[in-house]
Amino acid sequence: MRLLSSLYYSLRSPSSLSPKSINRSSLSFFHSTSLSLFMAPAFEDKTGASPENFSTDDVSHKSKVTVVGSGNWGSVAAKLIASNALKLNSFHDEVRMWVFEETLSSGEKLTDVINQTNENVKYLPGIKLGRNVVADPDLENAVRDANMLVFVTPHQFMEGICKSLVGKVRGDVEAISLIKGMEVKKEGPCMISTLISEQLGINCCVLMGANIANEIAVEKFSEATVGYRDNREIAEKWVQLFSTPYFMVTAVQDVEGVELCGTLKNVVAIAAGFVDGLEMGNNTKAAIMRIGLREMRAFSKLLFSSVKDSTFFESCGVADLITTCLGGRNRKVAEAFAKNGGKRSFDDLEAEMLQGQKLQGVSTAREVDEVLSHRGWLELFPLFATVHEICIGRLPPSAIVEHSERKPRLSLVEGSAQYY
Ligand SMILES: NC(=O)c1ccc[n+]([C@@H]2O[C@H](COP(=O)([O-])OP(=O)(O)OC[C@H]3O[C@@H](n4cnc5c(N)ncnc54)[C@H](O)[C@@H]3O)[C@@H](O)[C@H]2O)c1
Ligand SMILES: O=P(O)(O)OC[C@H](O)CO
Repeated sequence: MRLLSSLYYSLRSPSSLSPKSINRSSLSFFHSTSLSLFMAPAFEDKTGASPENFSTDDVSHKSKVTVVGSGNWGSVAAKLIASNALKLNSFHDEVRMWVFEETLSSGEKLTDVINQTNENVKYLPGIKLGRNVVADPDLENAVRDANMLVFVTPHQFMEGICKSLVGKVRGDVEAISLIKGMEVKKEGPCMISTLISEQLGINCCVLMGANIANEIAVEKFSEATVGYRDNREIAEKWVQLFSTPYFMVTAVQDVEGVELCGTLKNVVAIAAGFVDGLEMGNNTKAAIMRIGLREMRAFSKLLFSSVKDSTFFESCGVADLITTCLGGRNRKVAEAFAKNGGKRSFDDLEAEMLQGQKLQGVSTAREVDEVLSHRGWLELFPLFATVHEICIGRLPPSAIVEHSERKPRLSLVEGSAQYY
């Protein structure tokens, strides 16, 4: 990990690059589109702060963070944030985490168990979250004092959560969404960060990346990308809040690009799972990933011409696609679906295999398909369309290869779709 960290610094930090060893064009390659914002927490370490003595007094000037969500990734996000909140002066020690309350098989409430054991025994067993994490089942209470809100729930619950938060959050609150997914409304597709911004009237950045939560929970090295619209200072603050030596965060000015990467890779992961279930091999899986990446970029650029190509080379792009297609939950459940010849539904398999955790890829495939049908783009996106058809049982899993490459290829010239 130390090697990776120094490599990261040498790539990201202009001061560590010798002018003799690197030319101007390669420098601009690293710095033209992405902003290196990793900040060593040592700059503003709290003296004497530790889980044993974290305080809640004299904090009026400090940012107070609430994590809305406490699933697998939500719990890891709370752990990352809690460790930095204890170290950094500009943050209040306590990190509140809203828990969608449930009763465990032991008869205890999940929130009580988290607060007693400091572990989310259902969604992240075996990992201490940090004693400054306070689980709270009351959504309104959890967000009341926060001026930094981290949204991290399965995307299908966000519309209801936003509705119940209208008028309940502080006027000066900043938000970030870690949620990979989108909604489709009558007016068209709506990214989750837009839903949050529009319903609550607040600014919302995004954080996406190659981030399998269980690996970050045990502090294995990974990277992430913050997407921001126009306020670089806020992006810096989010980067600071999440960055640790094992979690390297970079910010890019491309909210839609970052969020669409995180959202669409889940559809490709379902396709990769079908390939695995049918034992088609690595070359086929690589082909599906390449076609999927091409469709991700084309779809993103058709929806938002501002989306940058460079975003697809950040952690949120190709890196997330790779990790998801190798080790994610969408891949795993889609593999089981294909092994069963499509005879057991995704809902069944999800409930059995994930025990409360939620897949995003199947519903995202449906949402993407709605957009494609509505806009007359189905022919342009054979892989996305085929994944949806297989998920709903209209095509067999084997169609993933037969159908994904049978139609005209799509190329993008200056943001518009063209055949080649
Ligand atoms: N788990 C990962 O490795 C990972 C990594 C990066 C991003 N993400 C993304 O983060 C988001 C959240 O994923 P996660 O892994 O934290 O969650 P998860 O899959 O573990 O989902 C379970 C969560 O949903 C909650 N829930 C169930 N019913 C609910 C309801 N009706 N209303 C509100 N909440 C309800 C549960 O209490 C639990 O907290 C998703 O968009 C996912 O794609 C996940
Ligand atoms: O387990 P998945 O398929 O939901 O993917 C998890 C993360 O999004 C990987 O970055």
